[in-house]
Amino acid sequence: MTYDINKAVKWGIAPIGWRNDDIPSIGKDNNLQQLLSDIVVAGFQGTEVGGFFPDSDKLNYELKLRHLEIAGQWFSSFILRDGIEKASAAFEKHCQFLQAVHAHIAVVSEQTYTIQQSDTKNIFTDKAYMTDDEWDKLCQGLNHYGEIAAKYDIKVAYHHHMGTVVQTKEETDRLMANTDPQLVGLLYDTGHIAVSDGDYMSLLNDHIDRVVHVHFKDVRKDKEKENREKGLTFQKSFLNGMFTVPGDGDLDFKPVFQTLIDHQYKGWIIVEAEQDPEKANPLEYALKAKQYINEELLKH
Ligand SMILES: O=C1C[C@@H](O)[C@H](O)[C@@H](O)C1=O
Ligand SMILES: [Co+2]
Repeated sequence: MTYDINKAVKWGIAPIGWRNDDIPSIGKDNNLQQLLSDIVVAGFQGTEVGGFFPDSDKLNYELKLRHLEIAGQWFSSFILRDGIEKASAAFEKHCQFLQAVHAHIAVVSEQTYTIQQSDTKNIFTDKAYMTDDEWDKLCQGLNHYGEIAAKYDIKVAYHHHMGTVVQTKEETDRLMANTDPQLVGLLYDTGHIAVSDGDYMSLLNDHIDRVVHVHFKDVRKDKEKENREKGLTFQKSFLNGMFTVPGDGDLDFKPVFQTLIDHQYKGWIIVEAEQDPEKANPLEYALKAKQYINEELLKH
C-alpha cells in the first residue's frame, strides 16, 4: 500500500502553550473552550489532555462541536517510588480515561527523582541516575504498563525528559533495549533530546521503529546557553524562552520530518512549546507553527 502522508500523520498542538500543568497559575484565564477554538483556528486536528481538562463527557462534547480529537495524555509514573502494583493501578485508571476520550496514546514519564518541578535544582546538571536494580524495576513495570494499555487499545509512548531518570540518549537506549518492543514504544521529543544531548537526530535514527508518538518542540539556542550559564531550573528555563514552536527556534525540523516519513511514520505529531502565554500569545504561536508545517515541511 502506498504511504499517504495526509492519512498517516495527524497534526496536533498541546495545551501547554496556553496553560502549563507544572505552573497552574500561568495562563489560568485560558479556558478549555478558548483553547479548543484556538486549535481549530490554527488548523490542527487535535490535542493532548491538559491537567485542567474536565471529565470525559464534558470534554467529548466540546471536542465534537469542533471536530477535534484527543491524541493522548501525559502520565506521571512512580514505579520506583510506589512499586509496580500500585503504579499499575494508577496507570490502568489513566487508560480508562483515555479510552473514554477515544485516545490511543499514553505518554509515560517516570517521575520518581525528577527535578523538573524543582525551585532550586539546575536542570542542566542536577538530574538523578538509577541503580541497576532500579533500571530492572522500571523496565519490568513499563512492560506491565504495555500489557495493561493493550487491553484498552492504547500504546505506551515513553517520554525521555530533561531532569528525569530517562533523559539522555544513552538512558533512552538502555530503556529501549530492556523493554519489549511490542509493549513499550518511544515518544520522540525534539526539544528534550536537543537540550539534553545537542544531537537530536541519532535518537530518532536509532529508534525510529519504536517511535509511536512525536512532540515537535523547538529550542532557542541563545536562551538555552544563557539558562545553562545561569544554572536555571527547568521552569525558569522555559519561562525565559528556551522553547518555542517549530520554525521559530534553531532546530531543523526538515530532516526530522523526512526521517519520519521515510520510515512511513503513522501517528500524531504534536507541536508542544511551553512558553509564558503573557509573552508568547498562544494563538499567534499556534498559527506560526502551522504555517511553518504547511510551507516548510509539507510542501517539500
Ligand atoms: O511532554 C511534555 C509534558 C510536560 O508536562 C513537560 O514538562 C514538557 O516539557 C513535555 O515535553
Ligand atoms: Co514533550
